[in-house]
Amino acid sequence: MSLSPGATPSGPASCAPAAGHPVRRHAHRSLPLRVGTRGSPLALWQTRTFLDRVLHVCPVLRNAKAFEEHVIATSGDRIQDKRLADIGGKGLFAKEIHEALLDGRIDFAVHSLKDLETELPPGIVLACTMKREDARDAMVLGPRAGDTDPANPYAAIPSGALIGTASLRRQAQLLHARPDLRVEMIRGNVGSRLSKLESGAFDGTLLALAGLKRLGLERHASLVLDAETMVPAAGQGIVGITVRAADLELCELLSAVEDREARAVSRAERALLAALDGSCRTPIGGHARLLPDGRLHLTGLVARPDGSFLLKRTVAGAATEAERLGRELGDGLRADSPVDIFAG
Ligand SMILES: NCc1[nH]cc(CCC(=O)O)c1CC(=O)O
Repeated sequence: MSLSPGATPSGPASCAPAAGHPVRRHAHRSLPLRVGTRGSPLALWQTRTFLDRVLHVCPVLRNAKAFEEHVIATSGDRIQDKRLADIGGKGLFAKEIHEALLDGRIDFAVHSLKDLETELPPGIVLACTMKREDARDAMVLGPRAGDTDPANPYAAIPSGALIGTASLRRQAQLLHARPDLRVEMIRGNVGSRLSKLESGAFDGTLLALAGLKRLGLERHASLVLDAETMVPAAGQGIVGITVRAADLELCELLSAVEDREARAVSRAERALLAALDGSCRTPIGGHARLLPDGRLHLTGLVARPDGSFLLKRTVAGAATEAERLGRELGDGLRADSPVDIFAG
């Protein structure tokens, strides 16, 4: 089976490699292509949606059983009762998947970009970033919730309410705005968090709207917090695909699904995160968007977990300079924050 553009019977240009990539017309490989994924309902939804997109742009793959799903349990999935910050932070959702890729047990892998470390292991590259789903955070409130107020995003949260989240970024921003609230650790997948809320163990929880939407659970969102009120995590709402850097043929194929806007904003957000070089206990937010004039608008945030310090800044510049914008904003935020925030 050749995956090169010339082999596509109906001949759409959609399998064409990104500019600058060499076209290897005689490359052949056997199918199925093995895709690595985590096993949560959200991860499986993202993986299957990505495969559908690939089939859509690459009809040649529709003729065979093109893909084989390999569910890989990661350390992040196995350890459910601790904060990620306490067990080694990021990378824990990807470590075993990277190993499978480097060992050749899978050909590519589908990730939530926000769970992917900024510096990938040598030999692994981000082949493509899919179009971003809504990057905002949502608050899901239990039965004690008050009325919502457009002028005050947090008005519906009852005074002194207990909010469950495992994200220090969400905790810090929430406590900064509402020091009366109490925050407790809650992990687990989206479904199990919602049932804990229904059972009354918490008054509310914060989740990525993207996950709720993908799982058809958006109706549970009591409040959607705009990105200025609650700065999302770098990469939130974006699905990213990793491949072996040496697998040029697959890099080429997958680049057909690349969303340029998602790539530009994720470059800026991930460069910001890398420049801040926070420990996994540092609440950090990063959110970029493309303006209609083609410039890129980037907001970065650093805080203390208890919300007693919070620094948020926004810059704008050429989208072609996404990485530099991210790095400079990150360096500036770091320079103007207390040093102990970044200490291990
Ligand atoms: N850390 C878990 C995780 N990783 C990606 C998402 C949501 C989907 C996305 O951001 O694309 C979630 C759940 C959440 O934060 O509520």
